[in-house]
Amino acid sequence: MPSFGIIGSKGAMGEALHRVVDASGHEWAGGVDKGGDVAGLADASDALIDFSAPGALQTNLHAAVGAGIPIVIGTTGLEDQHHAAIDSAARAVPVLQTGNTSLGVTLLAHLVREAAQRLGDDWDIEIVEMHHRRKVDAPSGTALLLGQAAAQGRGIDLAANRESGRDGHTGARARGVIGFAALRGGTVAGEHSVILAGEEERLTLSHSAENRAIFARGALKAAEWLLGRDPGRYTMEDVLEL
Ligand SMILES: NC(=O)C1=CN([C@@H]2O[C@H](COP(=O)(O)OP(=O)(O)OC[C@H]3O[C@@H](n4cnc5c(N)ncnc54)[C@H](OP(=O)(O)O)[C@@H]3O)[C@@H](O)[C@H]2O)C=CC1
Ligand SMILES: O=C(O)C1=N[C@H](C(=O)O)C[C@H](O)C1
Repeated sequence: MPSFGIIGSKGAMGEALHRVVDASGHEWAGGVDKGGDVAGLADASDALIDFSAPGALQTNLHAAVGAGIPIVIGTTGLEDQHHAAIDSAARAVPVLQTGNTSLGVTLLAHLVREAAQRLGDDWDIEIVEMHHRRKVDAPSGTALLLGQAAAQGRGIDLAANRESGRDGHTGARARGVIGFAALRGGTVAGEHSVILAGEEERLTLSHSAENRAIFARGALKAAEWLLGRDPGRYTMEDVLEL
């Protein structure tokens, strides 16, 4: 049975992973949090699962490459330099990075790509998400993943067509942009809606996370899937063969 190391092991996702692994009969190599020995954990693990913070990413990738093992990155709030570091590590080991490890959101992204492709850019795309009050990044990694899927469907670059956090006299909505709105409060595990608004009709594609166990199960499945793969950068759509 392979054993996995968790980075961010005492956080909300770390705890969810512990519960899922205990129930599944898998083994833990151990876990680390801020200031922990990630390289030591990597040496004792068959793969790493990272749900921590963007500031930890470089150290985590370095540990996976040093030990020659795969890594699943679920941490969100990543910026361009983080994605460049992931691309670089993926030349040496298998890396899967995703804003959402759940089956439902992975399928949702697939559907959003198709809807955006089939409906012209006179259908405005807006992405609304809500999360618990502790969340520190916005838009959520999932919202960005869904925006990326919509942009791929439309054949446009998300960064050049993204509009977030409207406030004040914003002017009319520009044709073709993808809008993002983030709500925060309470203990919401994760709500995402992609609204395609056309002339006198609206299509809404939504996902509700009822429990973090869905992310933990997906992360575990991804880590297992990465074992024995060639170095490269993979997605949950690869794991689920969508
Ligand atoms: N991709 C997905 O499907 C999902 C992604 N996430 C993402 O996962 C991340 C964690 O979420 P959540 O568990 O709710 O957050 P928490 O704040 O509950 O937990 C974060 C954990 O990471 C640890 N940590 C912080 N900095 C470092 C570091 N430099 N090195 C090692 N560990 C560190 C913290 O330790 P300490 O307390 O000591 O600072 C804490 O234990 C977020 O980015 C979130 O958006 C969450 C759910 C699903
Ligand atoms: O921070 C969270 O909790 C979550 N983060 C991920 C995100 O940013 O989309 C995934 C999930 O929605 C929960």
